[in-house]
Amino acid sequence: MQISPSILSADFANLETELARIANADWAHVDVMDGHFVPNLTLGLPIVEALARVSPIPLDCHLMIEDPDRWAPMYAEAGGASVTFHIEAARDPRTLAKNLRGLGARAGMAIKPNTPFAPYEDLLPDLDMVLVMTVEPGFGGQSFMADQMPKVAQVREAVRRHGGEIWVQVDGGVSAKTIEECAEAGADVFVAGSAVYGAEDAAAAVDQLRALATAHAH
Ligand SMILES: O=C(CO)[C@@H](O)[C@H](O)COP(=O)(O)O
Repeated sequence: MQISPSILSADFANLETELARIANADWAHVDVMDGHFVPNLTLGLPIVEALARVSPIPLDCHLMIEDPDRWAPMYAEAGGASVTFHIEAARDPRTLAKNLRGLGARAGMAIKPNTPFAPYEDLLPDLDMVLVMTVEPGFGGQSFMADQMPKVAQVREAVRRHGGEIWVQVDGGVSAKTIEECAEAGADVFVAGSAVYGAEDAAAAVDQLRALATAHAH
């Protein structure tokens, strides 16, 4: 059970300090938004390069951008240990995933709430992670979409059939109130922004989330 706090809820004026607050987490989730794929604009390659230099934990880059076939490999080169592209934006997801792995990154595929998983199941051999969005991508602090839990269970079942180590990540509205149902449905990597950075003690929030997820593991 791994926790990946989203820096979207961190203080962008003090990112090095904010990363130090979550040094006990497994990953730092970096939300890259381009203002086109989603109606919000956050950060890009130079910031990811800078974060990779100072982060005590590996970067889990979630690319909410158009043309990931072109851009995603550059995020692997910039220091993203895990790079996740959106299937809705990718032209050739299989080649893209292979390229990411070739650069030494874990390859992730993200799915928006209205996108079904089944048409993309055959991509699993080339993936290290499937991210099931539990909000519409674009902003932190939104309400958790419990209606995505059947999709999490569907992905988990497909991963079980396929074998190998493919993680199932959830992102959006994950908190102490919602993480248990995510874990029960089959998620094993949990992105949490406001639930971690909104807490006075972010490290304690990470530990609490991990403990809750572990207690309710699929
Ligand atoms: O990718 C996104 C939003 O698009 C997420 O990473 C959110 O930033 C998570 O924030 P909370 O919902 O946990 O506040």
